Amino acid sequence: MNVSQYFTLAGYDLNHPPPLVGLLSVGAIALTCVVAYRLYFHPLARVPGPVLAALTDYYVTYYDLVKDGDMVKQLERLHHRYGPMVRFGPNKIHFSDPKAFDLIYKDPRFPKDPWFYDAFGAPQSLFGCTDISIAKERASLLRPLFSRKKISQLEEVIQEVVDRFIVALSKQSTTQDSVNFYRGFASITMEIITTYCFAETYGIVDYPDFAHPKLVGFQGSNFAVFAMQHFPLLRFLFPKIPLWILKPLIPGMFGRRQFIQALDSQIAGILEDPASLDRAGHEIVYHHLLHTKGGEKPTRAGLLSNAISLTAAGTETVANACAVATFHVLSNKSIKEKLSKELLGAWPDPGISKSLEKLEKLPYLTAVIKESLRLSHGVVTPTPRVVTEPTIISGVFLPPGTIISSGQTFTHYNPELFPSPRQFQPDRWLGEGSSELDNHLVAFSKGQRMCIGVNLAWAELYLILGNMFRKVEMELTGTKESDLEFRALLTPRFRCLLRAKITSVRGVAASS
Ligand code: HEM
Repeated sequence: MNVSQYFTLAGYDLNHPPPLVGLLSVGAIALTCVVAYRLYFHPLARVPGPVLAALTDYYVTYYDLVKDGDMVKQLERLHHRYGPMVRFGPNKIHFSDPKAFDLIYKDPRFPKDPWFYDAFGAPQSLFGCTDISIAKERASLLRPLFSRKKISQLEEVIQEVVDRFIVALSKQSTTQDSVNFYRGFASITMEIITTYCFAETYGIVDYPDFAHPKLVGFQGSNFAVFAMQHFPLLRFLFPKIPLWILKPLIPGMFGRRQFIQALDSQIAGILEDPASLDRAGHEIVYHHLLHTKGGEKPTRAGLLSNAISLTAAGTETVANACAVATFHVLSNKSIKEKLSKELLGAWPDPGISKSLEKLEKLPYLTAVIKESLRLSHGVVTPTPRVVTEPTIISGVFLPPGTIISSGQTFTHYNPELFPSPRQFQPDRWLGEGSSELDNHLVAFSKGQRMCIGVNLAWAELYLILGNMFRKVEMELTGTKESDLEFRALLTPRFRCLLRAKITSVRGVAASS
């Protein structure tokens, strides 16, 4: 019996198929064609990787959302199985080889992938901009505020927040059995960013238990961004959902909105009366963003977009590096002793501030910071770039439209560059030839789209960690190395809190 006889017997008139059957048949044929194309005829068909990933981008959705930020771990498993180049989506290739990292991120022909970056809802900011020439223009406006020279001039702004952080730790040591350092570090880094960039101090560092609503709201939002990436319809629905529905679903939503409103009302005030900038107390981002020579005109939405993304980019990243440093220094006696000895020698009286310039000259503190940046990675989700013209990487032809990436964790965990890569070993940055390793510390990425806040971040790390390890004696309370396992939601989100008990604080006036 042939197929048409079968359908006739089953009661179907093939000359007049019911609409549903027709639709289903067309769907099935289209699906078969897509499957066959992606598996056998796609230009990337020969790149190794799981069949399911070659068929659908929902492979990544599953690991990002259902497995709760597990895609980086899954990429590790895939590279272990398939080698240094893996196809992990129909048109997505990930490379584990550190040489590919340089090729991808230093080459201006590979712009940021809009599918990934648009979900952050900040296309008018530098971070969210996917056009290379517009990004260059935006970066040139912001760069002067983040130069090494400007940071030295504004060092006091950072030091003042650090001093308040030490006082807050001292106060918490008398009221709490242990301090939540995960939120503590995010409090100080958020306060530094808002003070440095906008001359706005919200008292985040001084808030009880480091649980300021503006911070809590800001920290909880990356999962929602990833949901919007995978289901773009949510980008339109999300802003329309009333607050009373979102509030129980997204803890801290209210604080986040409050924070954004505070930034927005400052911007509205400055746009209405630009002369008010003279009263800011020090140079801030709006001195630069408002005074464009040609190019894009500043808008309220554009300024807000930059303000939000600067805060987001500068809060979690620096805080994570501080958390990694604190965990490893406190859990390793010999590292703690070496660091304490160096700080004590260079800084006999903790009651007098130590300048950034002097802290930068301390080799062991520098090595601790480098190792903390290496193991906190900066960004852990591989940041995607688009191939815009036919290209060959690692011997494989990549057609335009291919999405390429190489996660920072893959360079930082490379055992040939960093033997025993998962171990915290500051000494690896001190031996002969170790300066060559600097090239493989990619926490700030590389190329034109690398971190614009790199100098500010280094200054914060020296001042926060230098002051804290010189002035505060503490011990971990129950935090284990496995607690630093992370969910990859752009930045690493540690699965557990870092808690420590403070036993004494030096160099803080009793009345503070
Ligand atoms: C330890 C601290 C930090 C690390 C490890 C870090 C890391 C990174 C990385 C890896 C990128 C590239 C992301 C991508 O390719 O999409 C980036 C971009 C960026 N970072 Fe940072 N960052 C840090 C601190 C800061 C601070 C303090 C600021 C605030 C000024 C900042 C502002 C930015 C901005 C605006 C971008 C976007 C640049 C562009 O797209 O051209 N970051 N950062």
